[in-house]
This record gives sequence, C-alpha cells and structure tokens, in this order.
Amino acid sequence: MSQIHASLPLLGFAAFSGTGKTILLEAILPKLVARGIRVAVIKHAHHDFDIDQPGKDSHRLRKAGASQMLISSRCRHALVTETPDQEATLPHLIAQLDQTQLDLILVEGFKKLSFPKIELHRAEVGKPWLHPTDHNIIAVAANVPIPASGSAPLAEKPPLPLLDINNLDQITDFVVSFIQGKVHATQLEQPQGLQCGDLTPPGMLSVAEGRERILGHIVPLTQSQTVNLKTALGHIVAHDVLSPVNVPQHTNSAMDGYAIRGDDLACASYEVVAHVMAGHSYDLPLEKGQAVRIMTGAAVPKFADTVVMREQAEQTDTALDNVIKTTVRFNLAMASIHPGQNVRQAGEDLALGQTAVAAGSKITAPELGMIASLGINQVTVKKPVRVAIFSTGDEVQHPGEAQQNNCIYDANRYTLHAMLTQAGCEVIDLGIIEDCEAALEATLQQGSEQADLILSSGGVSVGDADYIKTVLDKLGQINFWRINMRPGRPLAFGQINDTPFFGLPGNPVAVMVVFLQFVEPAIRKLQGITDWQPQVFNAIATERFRSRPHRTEYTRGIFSFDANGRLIVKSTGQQGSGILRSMSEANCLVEVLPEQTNAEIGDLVRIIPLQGRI
Ligand SMILES: Nc1nc2c(c(=O)[nH]1)N[C@H]1C(S)=C(S)[C@@H](COP(=O)(O)OP(=O)(O)OC[C@H]3O[C@@H](n4cnc5c(N)ncnc54)[C@H](O)[C@@H]3O)O[C@H]1N2
Ligand code: MOO
Repeated sequence: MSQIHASLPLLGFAAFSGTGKTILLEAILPKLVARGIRVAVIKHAHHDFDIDQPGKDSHRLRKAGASQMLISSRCRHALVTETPDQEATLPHLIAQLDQTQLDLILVEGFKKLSFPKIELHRAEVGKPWLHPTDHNIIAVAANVPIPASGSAPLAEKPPLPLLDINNLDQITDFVVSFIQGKVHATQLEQPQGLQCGDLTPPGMLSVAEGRERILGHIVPLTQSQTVNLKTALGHIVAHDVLSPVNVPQHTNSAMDGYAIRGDDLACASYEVVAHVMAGHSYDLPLEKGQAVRIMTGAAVPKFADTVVMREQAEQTDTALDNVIKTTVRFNLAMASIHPGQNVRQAGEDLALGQTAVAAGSKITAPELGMIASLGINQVTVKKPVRVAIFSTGDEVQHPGEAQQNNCIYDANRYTLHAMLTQAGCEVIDLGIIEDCEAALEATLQQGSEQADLILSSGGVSVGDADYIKTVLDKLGQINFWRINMRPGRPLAFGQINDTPFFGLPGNPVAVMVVFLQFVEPAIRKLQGITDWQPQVFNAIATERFRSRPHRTEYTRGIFSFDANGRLIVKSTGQQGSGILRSMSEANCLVEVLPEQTNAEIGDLVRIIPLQGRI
C-alpha cells in the first residue's frame, strides 16, 4: 500500500471500536483550536450512512435524483455526493478540503491505509495491539504499558512514544509537535533499495547553474541573408525593420457610415455632400452642418473626425428646383455620439520611422503581415543555425534495417531532427557513429567544420565516458557534468575547434528534456534572441509528483482546465527515461523545483507547455 500524502500534516487515530476514538477526538479538538490550529476531520463511516434527514428539502431533492447536493446557509455549507459505484479514496477526499484554511487534517478510520497514525488502546476492550502489524503508527496512546512482545517486529527501530490515553493535554502536545515537524514518522514505510538518482554525489550542478555556464560560452551568430518575405517565415530578423510609412496612411473610417465634425454634434440633420469609397477621398474641408457618406477604410475629409454608423442613420433625398438634396439624421436614442468615435488615426498602428519588428524577433504570421503592410517584400534574416547531429553506440541501428539481437533502433536522431527543425535550424545528419575512436574523431572534425553547433547522444554516463572523453579531450575543451535533474543527469558540454558541443545522454526522454532545458536556450542565443524564456504556468497538481530535495524533476504531464476553470495537471503515467511514449502523450513538463520536495495533491506546480517546441 503506497503512502498517502497531503501538503498539510495528516494524522490518523486508529483503534478498534469501543476504544473511544470519537470521544477522544471530541475532547482534544477544543484544545487544538484553543492553540490557534485550524483542523479538518475526515471520518470514515459504515457503508450506507446518511447525513441528511428524511423529509428535509435537501434529502427530497437528492432522492429525486440529484447526484450532488450542495446546501448552504450563512453559517455553513455541506456537499453530499452520491457514490453508488465506488467509495471515494482518501486522497480524493483530502483534495476536497480547502487546504488554504487549515493547519492539520485528522483522520478517523481508514485504518488499513498508509499514513501517520496514533494507535488508541484500552486494555478493557480486549483487542490486540495494532502497531506490530501497522508500520504507520507513530505513537501509542494507551492505559497500559506496551508489552515487549507487542513491539518485537520493530525492535531495530526506536521505541514508539507511549502516551497516556487519559491525559488529553499530553496527547494534544504530541499532535502539536507533529504539526511542527518535531515528531518524525520514523516508522513509516521506506522505499525498498536505492533507485536511479538516489545518490547525490558532490559536484553536481543545478539546472540553472548548468544553463548559465552553457550560455556563458555561446556567442550569437552574425551571418545574415536577405530573402523574399514568404521565405522569411520562421526566421529571425537580423536588423530592426523600420516603418517607411504611416500605417494607416491616412486617418480613416472604422465603420460604414457618415463622417461629421466632432465640434458639430448638435445639428438635427446634416447635408450629405459626398459619397467616399475605400481608396478614394473627398478633398474639400468638411463644413459645419455637412456630412460625407463613407465606407470602412476610406480617408476622412479634413476636419471630419467622427463617424456615425449607418445603422443609426436615416438618409433622405429631397428634390428642390430640380436639384436633389441629400440629408441625414441620426437616431440618438440608439446610441449617443462622441467626438472622435469610429475613426482610425493615421500612423496609429505604426508611425513613420517606428520599429515594426525588432532585430532578434521570430517572424510568425503577424510579423509577416505587418512587414507586408509597410510595402516591404524582402527582409534580412539571420542565417539558420546549422546543427550537426549524430548518435553513438554499437547497439544503435537505423530504422528500416532488420533488427539485430540486443540492438535498438535510433530514436534520438529523429527527435533531435524534429526539435531542431521546429526551432528553425538547418540539420546536418552525421548518422550513427560506431564505438571507435577514429570514427568519432573524424565525425567531430567534420561537424566542427560544417556546423555552428554539434549534438551527440549516448555515451556520456560513466560507462563509456573514458573512450569518448579521450577523443573529446584531444579535439577540444569538454566538461562532463552531472546535473541534479531527472531525467537527463549526465551531460557533456564544451567546444570542438570553437564550435559548441553537447553530449546528450542516450536515454530518449533524457535527450528531449536536456534539449528543452539546455540546447534550445543555446540555439536561441546563437540566433541572437536575447533573454529567451520558455512559457511557464502554474497548475494545481491532481496527483503527487515525486522529487528529491535539491533535484529538479521533470515529469511528463497533461494539463487541462477542470469544471471550475482551474488549470490542473496530471502525469502521463510511467516515467522511465526510456519511455518515449510519455513524451508523446504529454502536453507539458511538470517542473518540481529543487527547493520543493515532492508536490502533493492540491499544490501549485510549474508546468512548461510543449506545444510548438517538440
Ligand atoms: N553507473 C551509472 N550508470 C548510469 C548512470 C549513472 O549515473 N551511473 N546514469 C544513467 C542515466 S540517468 C542515463 S540518462 C544514462 C545515460 O547514459 P549514456 O549517455 O552513456 O547513454 P548510453 O549508455 O549510450 O544509452 C543509454 C540508453 O539509451 C539508449 N540509447 C542510446 N542511444 C540511443 C538512440 N540513438 N536512440 C534510442 N535509444 C538510445 C541505450 O540503448 C541505452 O538504453 O546512463 C544511466 N546509467
Ligand atoms: O535519468 Mo537519466 O538522466 O535520463 O536515465
């Protein structure tokens, strides 16, 4: 049974019936409250309990079919949820509590689940002790000493604190010490054996330190090329694009309607002196009492600064001495008229000489449209970063080949190819390099001559390090780091003939996570994008995300909005760093920071959306 955790201290009282659990809880609750502790109680009951009274409105509505009944008054509210198919789990019940308003969760019952508990024991009830078989018991409150045989299975552990079941102040003191973290659940289930990453050798770098060191060695590339506008999509602008014109060119109408003067709003009707279509103009200054009928986008005449929508206007043609006079009146009951309404000012989008797209920006749809709107059809962009990639390992095979015994197909060159293409890079694929010094040396030489950045995968953990290290030491300045993160702990970084080199770990998920955390920031700097930051949000954890202190843990996650519009996140399930499916099912990485040890249900966690990056 896995341990149940909550962000708040969670403490149970375990006893056989007849021991007086509820009486004891009822007696210590006022003592806890008197010490300023805000307590929630979760109580287990027999299978068909009903909190509602037959005949009450809430009961009638529930019996009529409401699967949830929320009843509220000024003093309290209660939610009754029918669970005909399956009883709610304790973690689910904990998640229902408003943990921002609490300091402690007390649990009565749920005896068989794993979480810290105080055992209550009265000799006269005549039942056996619980702690010999329940390793989650952290103290015993009894009216007799604990018999030596009762604690025998835990003999190697410190003896359990023994409290007097009739001494309420002593029990209260113990609960307060538990909340304050002074009592540790020394008896609780410990993980069996060491797991990958449990050892934290000295000399590890944090994610932030690793990234800082890498970026310190990256110099933005300067080569640029002038390309046709459509070809520039996805590229990085090399120089500021300045507006050679005002956008819009003239002050113009934002609506189909009538342009009038803002200092002439009191007329009952206006003489319509012209009809102006988009692309045309009325070149005389507008006099008081006059209006021009105008289409959206058409320039407003001099002095006309206000447009009234056509829906609000009534136009009348009157024949006078064989001349047709057109007038318009406005329905002010529909909407009042404000000076300056429905007019777009010349240069309000971009003024002459203003920076339209700054150097270092990526050209996406709006930038493409904006540059076009300036009348510019060519743009100078940074040359794409050329990235050489190769895989290492005699066990790695090309997809399409017949699978050999004990071999795996190369996934890493494909994920890297995709992420690099997504980041706007030109990929130079150097293939799979056999485990041989000469081949590796030749490949690295080739990469450093042809590319701005070299990425390899595999062979950077302790197993192969010596052989690769010899070649890397010969050709350049490479550091073999261990980053305090999971996945992606081993990482090599340095220069081969001045070309930055990343030796990524071989595990396929580690490759992707390390790419996102270290390689993409380096590429953005090479591209000349200053202070590139990935998108990060906070979401509510709907399950426990494990992490060790000081380590950054990247769990593949799925974020969504719950029925109350809150951003929530769950994991994709199994998280092995060879399970590429976990990346495919994820829409984010859940980042549990070094200062956070585990994230519990209901905690806020950082999520890094993956859309557009993988
Ligand atoms: N004694 C230790 N062993 C390992 C440690 C450690 O600290 N001490 N770290 C583990 C971690 S964490 C990782 S990550 C890996 C990284 O190892 P390498 O970078 O040396 O990678 P390989 O051993 O070559 O491969 C690891 C794994 O990935 C598979 N692989 C390799 N290349 C590809 C590819 N192109 N496509 C798909 N899969 C690939 C390879 O077959 C292995 O299964 O080391 C741990 N060990
Ligand atoms: O956790 Mo490793 O760094 O990916 O297997």
